[in-house]
Amino acid sequence: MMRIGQGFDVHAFGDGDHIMLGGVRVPHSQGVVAHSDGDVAIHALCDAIFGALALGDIGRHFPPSQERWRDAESRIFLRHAATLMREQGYAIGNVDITVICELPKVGPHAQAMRECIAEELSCEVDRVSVKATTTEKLGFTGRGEGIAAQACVLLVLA
Ligand SMILES: Nc1ccn([C@@H]2O[C@H](COP(=O)(O)O)[C@@H](O)[C@H]2O)c(=O)n1
Ligand SMILES: C[C@@]1(CO)OP(=O)(O)OP(=O)(O)OC[C@H]1O
Repeated sequence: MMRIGQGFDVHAFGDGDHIMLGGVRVPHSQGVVAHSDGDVAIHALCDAIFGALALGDIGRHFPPSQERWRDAESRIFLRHAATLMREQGYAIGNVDITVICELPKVGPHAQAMRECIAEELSCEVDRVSVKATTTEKLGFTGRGEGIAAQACVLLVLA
């Protein structure tokens, strides 16, 4: 049997000089406003995995009300999602992530993001896709107010 999941996340830009994307530090003229490190790609992917397993969402597993997750590295959220996936007898079929922002340019960092995500999921890099798009200057991403990501995952029996 296979299970499919999708996730979506948004964070506003704020003070700072970099953002975390797919576990990779990406230089930018701003940071993001978040309880954790605000990695939208990983948050969307965690929600996709939790969704595929019907285990709720990232806020249920890592409540923003808990101080222990302040400034947390989102990689640890993904590591936990992968552990739950394995406990239920599943492995990654494939992952497809789209990051939505005008800037920063994601393309130059996509390979490093794929490698980081594959490492946390214990899967081959060619099972992980990272893409990016602008919204042609439209909407909150178009105005440079924030960044969004969506993720799809297919889980297969291990
Ligand atoms: N933050 C981004 C946005 C886009 N890209 C790359 O540019 C291509 C064209 O984007 P459009 O929104 O104009 O279609 C897109 O396919 C990505 O390859 C990017 O790297 N980072
Ligand atoms: C990741 C968590 C951790 O407390 O907080 P944020 O970094 O604010 O990110 P969000 O995408 O709002 O997900 C909710 C939380 O689980």
